[in-house]
Amino acid sequence: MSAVTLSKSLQVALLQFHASSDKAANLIKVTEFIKKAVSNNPKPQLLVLPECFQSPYAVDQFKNYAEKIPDGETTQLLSKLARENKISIIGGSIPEFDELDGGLYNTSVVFNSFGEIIAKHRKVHLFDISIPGGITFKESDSLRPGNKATVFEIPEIESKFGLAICYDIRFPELAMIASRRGAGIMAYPGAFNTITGPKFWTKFAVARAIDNQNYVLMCSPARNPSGGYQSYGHSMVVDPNGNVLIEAGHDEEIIYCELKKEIIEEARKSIPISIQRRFDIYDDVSKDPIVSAL
Ligand SMILES: NC(=O)CC(=O)C(=O)O
Repeated sequence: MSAVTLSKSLQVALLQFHASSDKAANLIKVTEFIKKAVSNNPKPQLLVLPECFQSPYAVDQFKNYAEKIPDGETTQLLSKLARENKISIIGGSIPEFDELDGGLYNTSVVFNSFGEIIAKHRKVHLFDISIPGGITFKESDSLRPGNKATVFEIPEIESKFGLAICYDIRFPELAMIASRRGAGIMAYPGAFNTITGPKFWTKFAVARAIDNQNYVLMCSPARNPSGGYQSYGHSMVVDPNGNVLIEAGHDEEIIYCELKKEIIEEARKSIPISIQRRFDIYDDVSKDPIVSAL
């Protein structure tokens, strides 16, 4: 396992706001939220945006808001805002149109403080669920899944991250891959809803934090009573021991937090699960067949 890469201390801000059906207004809103976040004292070094911050979270709408990356206006705007404000940004997610394969993806783009794209994650696990009396959602009706785990480093802030989107958090493998490649922080732009959020959001954030002893950043859209899909909100930062350090409500809000390298090191040193793993016993678990899904 590689040593954790995290600067001694890192200031982050999670920007919780909701999108409307007006894309131009959504881009104005993200600009305003970023300006507000960077004026905080202390100034954050990294901003995290929510899943689907420039479009409604609706499978029949994604195509109307989809953009090419990096040429699309949202990616160009975030690049400019990162450069002008000298700040790294994990850009939530937007519907991406890939002109090579004609597919749509739910994609997060990461910018360094020079406005350069340094990573891109396409949601790997699509949100296809049906809870009787609750919610039915089928992202695969319009989206295609990504096909890789995403781990990246931002040299200016000396930190390595894993990145995944929303439903991806239910699959622990992506976070484990990131952690074993030296990431000390796992970021999840995510839009759980008012059915699954209260049941699962905090539990998954805590689980992914303690099973890899890393920080977890969860950035949700705010709830929008006049919108369709009702996001849970409750953006939060969880530390490597599973403590929720800060949590938003469900309205628009920015939360700030300091992450400390020593907390990760202490957690991993005192309970060294990462080096106690028995891959000799379960290294082929992914090849085991599922006997029955029911
Ligand atoms: N929206 C998602 O991708 C996931 C979600 O809401 C859930 O897992 O619950």
